[in-house]
Amino acid sequence: METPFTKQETYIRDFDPKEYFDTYYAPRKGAFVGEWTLFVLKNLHELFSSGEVKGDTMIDIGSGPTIYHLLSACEVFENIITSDFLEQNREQLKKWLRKDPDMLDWSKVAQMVCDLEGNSEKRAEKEEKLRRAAKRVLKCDALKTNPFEPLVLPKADCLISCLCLEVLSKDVDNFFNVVKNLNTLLKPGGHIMIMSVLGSTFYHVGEKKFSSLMITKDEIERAFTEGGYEIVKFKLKRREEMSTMHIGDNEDLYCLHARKLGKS
Ligand SMILES: C[S@@+](CC[C@H](N)C(=O)[O-])C[C@H]1O[C@@H](n2cnc3c(N)ncnc32)[C@H](O)[C@@H]1O
Repeated sequence: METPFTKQETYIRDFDPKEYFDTYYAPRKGAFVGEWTLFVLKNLHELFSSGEVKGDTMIDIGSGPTIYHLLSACEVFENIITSDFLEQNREQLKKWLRKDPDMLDWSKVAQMVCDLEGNSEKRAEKEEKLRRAAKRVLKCDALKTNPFEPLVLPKADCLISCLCLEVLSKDVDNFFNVVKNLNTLLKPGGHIMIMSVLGSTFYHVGEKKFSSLMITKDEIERAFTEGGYEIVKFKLKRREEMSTMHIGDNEDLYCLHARKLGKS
């Protein structure tokens, strides 16, 4: 049966950050601990160690309560802005930043990133480096023309967003608009990395079910070319981990790297 579009009121009421972590990222039992996490970390390690992306500021859109995808970026950016629509997610991020006893434990993922970087002994330093870089946790609504309204942020060198655009877009037109909204946050020539899934209609957070937009690779590429970007790379990976289909029904994983048109 089709999952009805999940409204913002439902997110506010039903999205529990700890349940989300337990469902997807908790060591050994999270549905994303293997394939998804490795896909994201390897792609981001490749990009951020290449020297291709430079600057001071990176914004993460729809961070949720997570930081796994920022651990490579903090080697490049001294100023990382995390953001989410939900206060409960922003609060959980702040707990990690101030090392609250109730914070989520990202140490296993931090270790994986250090291993990729050939710095296996430096896990604690890596976490501290990200804490120093992640200076702000902001409210964001990517459906708004200015997602950070009423704030007007200085334009960023890079944007990143994981597993977010498909869950907040009600339809393909909406997805196109969101991609345009994000463009306004970037400097000309700035980079955007979108990592997410295709062929997904729902995902679970504990017992609660949330909708996801079915969108094709062609439609995503069109959203970016029509939204004022040049596509640098679109990487697709077939899903191999099938035992967790009842938690989320996506088919493929993708990683899109694009640049805002115009001279940097
Ligand atoms: C599936 S979670 C992804 C979280 C995290 N980025 C990750 O990779 O695990 C989707 C996130 O999008 C956020 N979200 C939903 N609607 C949003 C909106 N309109 N603007 C910004 N974020 C939104 C949710 O609060 C949630 O944290």
